[in-house]
Amino acid sequence: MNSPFIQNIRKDIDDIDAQLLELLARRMQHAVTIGTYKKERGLPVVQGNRWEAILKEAMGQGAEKGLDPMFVKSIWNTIHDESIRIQEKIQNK
Ligand SMILES: C=C(O[C@@H]1C=C(C(=O)O)C=C[C@H]1O)C(=O)O
Repeated sequence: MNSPFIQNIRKDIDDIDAQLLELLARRMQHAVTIGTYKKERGLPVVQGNRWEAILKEAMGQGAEKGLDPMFVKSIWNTIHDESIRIQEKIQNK
């Protein structure tokens, strides 16, 4: 299980995971910024139309890259849930 072949692939997987974490952290920083903006102006956290457009786009783009749309939907909904959780925490401060 420790052949150079597998080691190589695992190195790439580790790099990809690090990039995913970096991007998720960046995305959630935007949730903090936009959540603060919304709180200051009394705007609702959840924006259904915007979210539906993001999800549709991601599922379509994912399918073009060979990803199962249900897999993409599940990940994106988890990301949205966290974005909402962060913004609601700001609302309730
Ligand atoms: C970030 C926003 O707030 C919510 C979270 C979204 C997201 O994480 O992509 C999108 C729409 C909203 O439901 C926004 O309004 O753009």
